Amino acid sequence: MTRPIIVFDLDGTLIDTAPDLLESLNHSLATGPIPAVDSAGFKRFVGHGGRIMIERAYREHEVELPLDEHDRLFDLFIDHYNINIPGKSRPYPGVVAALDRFKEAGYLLAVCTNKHEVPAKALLTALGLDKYFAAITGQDTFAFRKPDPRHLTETIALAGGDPERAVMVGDSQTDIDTAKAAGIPVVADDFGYTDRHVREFEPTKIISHFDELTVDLAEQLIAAAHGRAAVA
Ligand SMILES: O=C(O)COP(=O)(O)O
Ligand SMILES: [Mg+2]
Repeated sequence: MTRPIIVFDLDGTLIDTAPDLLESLNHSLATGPIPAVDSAGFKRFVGHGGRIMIERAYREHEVELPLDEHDRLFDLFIDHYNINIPGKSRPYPGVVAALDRFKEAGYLLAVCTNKHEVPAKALLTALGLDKYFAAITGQDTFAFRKPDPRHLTETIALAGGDPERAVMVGDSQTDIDTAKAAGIPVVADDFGYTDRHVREFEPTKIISHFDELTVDLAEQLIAAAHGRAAVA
């Protein structure tokens, strides 16, 4: 039988990247007319990658953003971000132990992020975590990205997993909508990047620490999603 798989979002789920994303965003915005973004603004703008973060900041100030200017700002953002990897970004408490437990239990592990694939892989490599994952996909890996459910299902396929034996873990409405559209149970962490509480998006389960993400929980969620009793 195919091994079960657990798929993680990256920013705000496995890794606390906010200080670096915010610094790179403000490095870029400082060259244009709108003011710097604070951490509350960051939580409103993040979730769909750097380009959308810049676009949302401009929209909030009702300042027009022509395509060439958008390109220029994004290049500044991404260059600054890439050069500084891993910066201050670190895994959340309990992440490494959780990855070890799922690996030991025979799970495949994967990452499905709306970061671009290159910085996502570079960040995980810099933190020594890339070795855990059978697939790491970003917003530019396929022709679609979260919340399109195919970003998740194609990540599972790339990792050699089965969507019927899969769980997603994420921090945002984007992740929850993606997993639901794919018919995959979704665990939401409540310490990530969203300006509304994750409970409003009705994930299958909410955790406040990675210690709560047990193999038993994943088994139960997979079994419940497909109308079977969990094997004890
Ligand atoms: O960088 C973003 O905007 C979102 O990244 P994530 O999908 O890993 O949360
Ligand atoms: Mg996230």
